[in-house]
Amino acid sequence: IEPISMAIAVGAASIITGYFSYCRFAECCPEQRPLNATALQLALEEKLFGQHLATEVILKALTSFRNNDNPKKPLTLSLHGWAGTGKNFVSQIVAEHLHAKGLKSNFVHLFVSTLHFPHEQQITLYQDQLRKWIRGNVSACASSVFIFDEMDKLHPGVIDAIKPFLDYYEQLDSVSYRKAVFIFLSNAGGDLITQTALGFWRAGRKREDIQLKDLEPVLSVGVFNNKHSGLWRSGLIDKNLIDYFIPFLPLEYSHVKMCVRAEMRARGAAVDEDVVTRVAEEMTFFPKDEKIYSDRGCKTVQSRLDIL
Ligand SMILES: Nc1ncnc2c1ncn2[C@@H]1O[C@H](COP(=O)(O)OP(=O)(O)OP(=O)(O)O)[C@@H](O)[C@H]1O
Repeated sequence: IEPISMAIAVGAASIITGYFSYCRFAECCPEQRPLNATALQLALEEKLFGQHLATEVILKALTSFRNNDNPKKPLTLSLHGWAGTGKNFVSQIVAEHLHAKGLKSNFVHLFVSTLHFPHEQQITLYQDQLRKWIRGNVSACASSVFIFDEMDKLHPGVIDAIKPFLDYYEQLDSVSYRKAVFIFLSNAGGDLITQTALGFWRAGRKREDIQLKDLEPVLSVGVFNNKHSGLWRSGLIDKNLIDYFIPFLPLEYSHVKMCVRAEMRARGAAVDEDVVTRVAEEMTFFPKDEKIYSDRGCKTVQSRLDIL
């Protein structure tokens, strides 16, 4: 081999080696990292209780998005449901499967409405900040993940600032947003989901028979018409820029028990069924007559376990 080719080969090899050893210590943006769909499926099936629709849709949506080398738009998921049903929990699982450090990754960004966008008078400022923040982060890492929690507390119109980023543009000001993932979390639509779940229960039908088509259209229309959804009359819905509306069903007594057991195992304790029952019985259930669904889902399980 002639000396110049040799030098180029050695140089290239050391750049590649340097890059990989650098990425062992610092976090690198995983442009081409494929999604381990089997691991994601396992995590959802093992850890997320009572949410057959969310499990199925999230798995399908992420797998097809990540298997596509040339998506036409970023992936946008809107998660809806009662408090404590697993929306933040699932976002954490998804984040961990897209970026190894999960919510702690430099490429996963969590916005909380009441913390980051509290004042109604500053909507224009928030919109500017949001656009700059997203543009900067997607420029640094195309596969960035943005999670917007408490969408129902977001002032109407704020989110429309990012509409162009969610659209089918190849590039905007030299930045492509097509590989990014946007996840919206909201309690809005929780009542509609409960009504449907209750309808199935009262008709003696299985919870698992509820299909996405029973809920998704109701949800998108309900959220669009709800002034307190963060997506009220939003161009994101109008222009079909939200890929999936994902319903989180209200959790039943048996699911609360599963959460207690999971929490005990996570603490390294043996599962004590007496304690599991005591914690589950401390929770309150609705509707008033039937008492089927936990009104806080699994949210207070950890603190109740602490005081037993
Ligand atoms: N479906 C579920 N399966 C397993 N664990 C769950 C589920 N739902 C909730 N949990 C447990 O309860 C905790 C609180 O739930 P989470 O924060 O995901 O609720 P949320 O739906 O985001 O509620 P909110 O709308 O009030 O923000 C989770 O960290 C998890 O431990």
